Amino acid sequence: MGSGIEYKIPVINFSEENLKPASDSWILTSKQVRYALEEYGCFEVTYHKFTLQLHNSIFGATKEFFDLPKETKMQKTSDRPGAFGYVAANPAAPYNKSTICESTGIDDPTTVEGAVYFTNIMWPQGNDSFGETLHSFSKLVAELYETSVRMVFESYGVNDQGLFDSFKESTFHLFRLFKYKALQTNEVDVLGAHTDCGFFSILHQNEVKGLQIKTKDGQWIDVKPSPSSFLVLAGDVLMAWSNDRVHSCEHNVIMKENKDRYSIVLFSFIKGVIHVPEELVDEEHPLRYKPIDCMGYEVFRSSKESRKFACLIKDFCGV
Ligand SMILES: O=C(O)CCC(=O)C(=O)O
Ligand SMILES: [Fe+2]
Repeated sequence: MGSGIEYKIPVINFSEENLKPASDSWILTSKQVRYALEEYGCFEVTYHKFTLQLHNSIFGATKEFFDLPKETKMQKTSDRPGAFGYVAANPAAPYNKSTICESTGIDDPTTVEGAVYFTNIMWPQGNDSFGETLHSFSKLVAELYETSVRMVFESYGVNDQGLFDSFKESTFHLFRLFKYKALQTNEVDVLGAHTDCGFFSILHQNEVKGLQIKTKDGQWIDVKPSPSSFLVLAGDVLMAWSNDRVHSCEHNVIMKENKDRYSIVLFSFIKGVIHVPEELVDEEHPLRYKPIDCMGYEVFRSSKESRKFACLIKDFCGV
């Protein structure tokens, strides 16, 4: 049932002007980021460096990958917990999520080595245009990530450069490419409502609808795909780091359209242990989390069978 409130995910513009550090527009944009995260657990962001050409070429590359034979795609394996390897769709399964969704992890294509490594597994004879597109796109998304983190730190008055630098250095990224095959029947709940583990996930999608997010008062709203914007979602680690000021964003994919949906998601991981900054603890906000072992949390969550769980960060490191 609707609450009568019309929800619209805030759209924030990371323009050249707004990204000038310490300028008034930087401070204002940081406040918008904080407000959006506290109210929605997410925001939509446009970035002046992101072009329609790069949008088209990254989805061209994504399609090129998924069009490879299954045996080739299965070469991408991983022994890490979480979703780092290739997961095939299973057309023989009863018509449900595993019938229509396939995906692959790509470890840190923000580095040339990461992009080349993945490309060479898929195309041993080489595929420069795939590798270059993947690298340029992921570098740009990683910039969005870093800027969003800096804005969150500053908007909460956490200005210790050392803390920010060590946070940055211990972060690594996993990209995941998804293909949701066009529907042949009624709608399918593909992923199950869930939150993501990390600090932020950043998502870009093609024109096919399906992604939904849950608002604070429990309503599910559709995210309208846009070729020029990304969705930045707060994950469980941000919720803990912020001492519950930000709530991780519950989301899901419900396929309704008879068209293939593609999405690309940057997941962020932090090596080691992070703490709720002292600036975020006061009488009104007593400390709610012990030190957060982020990779330990990833393992903890992966050990749970279903993705349809409530946020588990409080079970893992709540005070
Ligand atoms: O494909 C999407 O748009 C969302 C994927 C997702 O939420 C996830 O894998 O955690
Ligand atoms: Fe997710």
